[in-house]
Amino acid sequence: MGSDFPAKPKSTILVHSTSNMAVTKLFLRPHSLPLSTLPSILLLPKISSLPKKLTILSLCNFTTTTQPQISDPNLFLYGPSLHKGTNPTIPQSQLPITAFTKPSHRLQLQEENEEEEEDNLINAKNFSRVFDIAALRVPAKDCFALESRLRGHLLNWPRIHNIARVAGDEVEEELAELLTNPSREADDENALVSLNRRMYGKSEGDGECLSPVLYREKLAKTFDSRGYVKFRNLAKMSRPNQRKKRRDEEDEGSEGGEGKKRLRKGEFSVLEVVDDEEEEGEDLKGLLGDEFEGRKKWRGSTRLLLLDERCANGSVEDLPEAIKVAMKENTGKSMCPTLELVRCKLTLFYDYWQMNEILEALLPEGMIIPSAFETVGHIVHLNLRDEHLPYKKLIAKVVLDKHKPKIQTVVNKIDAIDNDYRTMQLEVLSGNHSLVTTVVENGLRFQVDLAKVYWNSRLATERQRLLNSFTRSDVVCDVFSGVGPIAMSAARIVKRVYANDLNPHAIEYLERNSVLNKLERKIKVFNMDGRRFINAMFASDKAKSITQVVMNLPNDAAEYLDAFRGILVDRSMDEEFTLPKIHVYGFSKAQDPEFDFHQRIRIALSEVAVDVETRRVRLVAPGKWMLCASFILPKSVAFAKPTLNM
Ligand SMILES: C[S@@+](CC[C@H](N)C(=O)[O-])C[C@H]1O[C@@H](n2cnc3c(N)ncnc32)[C@H](O)[C@@H]1O
Repeated sequence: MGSDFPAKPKSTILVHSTSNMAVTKLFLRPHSLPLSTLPSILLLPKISSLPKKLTILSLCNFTTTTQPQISDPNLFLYGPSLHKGTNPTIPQSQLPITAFTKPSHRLQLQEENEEEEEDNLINAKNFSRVFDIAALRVPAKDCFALESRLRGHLLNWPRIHNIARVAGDEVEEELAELLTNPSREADDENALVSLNRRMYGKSEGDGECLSPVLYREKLAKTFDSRGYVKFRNLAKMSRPNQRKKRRDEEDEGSEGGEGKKRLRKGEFSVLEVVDDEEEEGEDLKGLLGDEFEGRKKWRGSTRLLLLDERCANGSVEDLPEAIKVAMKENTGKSMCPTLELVRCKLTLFYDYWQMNEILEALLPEGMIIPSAFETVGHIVHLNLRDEHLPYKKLIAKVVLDKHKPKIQTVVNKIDAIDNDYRTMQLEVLSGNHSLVTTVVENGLRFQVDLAKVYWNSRLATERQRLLNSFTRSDVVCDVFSGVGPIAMSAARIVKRVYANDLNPHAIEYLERNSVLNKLERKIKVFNMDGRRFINAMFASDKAKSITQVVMNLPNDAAEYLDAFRGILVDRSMDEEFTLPKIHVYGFSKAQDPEFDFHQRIRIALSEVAVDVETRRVRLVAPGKWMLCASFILPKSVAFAKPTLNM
């Protein structure tokens, strides 16, 4: 079992240097969680190696009150896990397509090489696991009733439906009736065989397949002579339904032989029935007594009810009482028992496993599994720790595989944001290299280029909160607007918005976004320094109308408040003025962040008596708060002698 596990690359990393980049290639070694290290209570004995009665008892205890005490939850062995099952050697063609997706077109040779290397980073085959499962084959019409009756005994694995279908489980009603009706066919075994052959399109003598037309004609003749009038669905029967046709085609195309099928995109599991009819017949005989001997198999449309994994290797006698009772009841009623215990193989592929399961198997033991990341449109933005950097491409590939198709690109932040435009230094680790994406927030669409402009989806709630305080009569000045998440959302509510940003790219996107959202008539856009913008706005005839000012540049916005000193000094004190409400954002690492931020505001305004409402927005780093302070611009500040020379 151990050798089935994918890589723990700790001791086996080779770094190949290509012309201008280093590629980390990971070689697989057995997973470092051998079963021998598990507490013996968790190692369920192979059922076949124990007396059957004893097995059932010990397994029952396991599920009820006496759950084993496990210090490490990873060691709990119930449910699907990469630490369980067997790794089949399966043909490449049957592997999920998504694990080997090749880009449709490539721009440059270098990019081509990178992508190939990216594709080869993970060998999806190592993540296939085959599990032995027992199932009840039940009549299709009864499957839902039986499912709810036996619920506690069915397979309860994430994303695996416990009512399963396999090829050939659909039989036309009329044919089923004919096949199972003892008064018509029971005595005539040959007739049954013959009919069966025709049902599957075989001619009488040579076993050759008939063409669909011949097959239909032959059936028509047969049923004509035997009461065609009763056969209402002949037309439908002669044209197999689309779903069945597709299934049959898949079966034909498969390389794995009968019963196996080629996986379609998005499929992450395959169920196959393992034939053991004789053995099962013997089992039923043991359970139901000698009467069972000689009974015929029930034929008709069926479904499989997947049984709890603890029933996997047992015989009928070992099944939980509820299942045995259902089987007994059913056998008592007719000569043909309709419930049948079958053995199955359930294969789970790379696409089945969760991101953290794959990463846990791939990364060195004890390493924190990166799980939190931010999404901006089609881009996942990681913030990897130093210890993750040697595995950054591998981590990114798993993140991409697990979030496709919504996510197309995975990037990592290289440096702290420390430039004027607050843009991030990003490294594309996986997927396509386009950093231009579209984000939908509060029902608005924003195009952004993460390489050139600032965007932070985490502020969506805060932006919404701020907007809730705006009304239809407001006129808003957004001093540091970026691509316009506040300005545009405000424009939907308020009378007018004046939006400004120093970054010309941000302004370009803001203009584009306002057109995209049909808000261009409500927003006027400026591209200048924040202080100059404040000055220009309040020096103009717009000054009187402005009711709200938003200053979202948390690093330094408080210091820009000095621009408000003396902003109305040229106006007469007697003029009617509604002074604007200012919302300014800032960071603080102080013990009392509110007090600290309030102090900064007072200093910038050179005014002590400022009545400020301060709120904590979010913790951006341990001990570092982002805050929002809101206050009405004091008259004493607006009409003060200006300290700035603009
Ligand atoms: C933290 S971002 C906020 C953007 C936007 N409010 C948002 O929520 O996405 C700050 C913005 O201020 C802009 N900026 C930085 N310095 C500036 C300045 N001196 N004057 C005007 N804008 C500036 C940056 O380009 C950036 O877009």
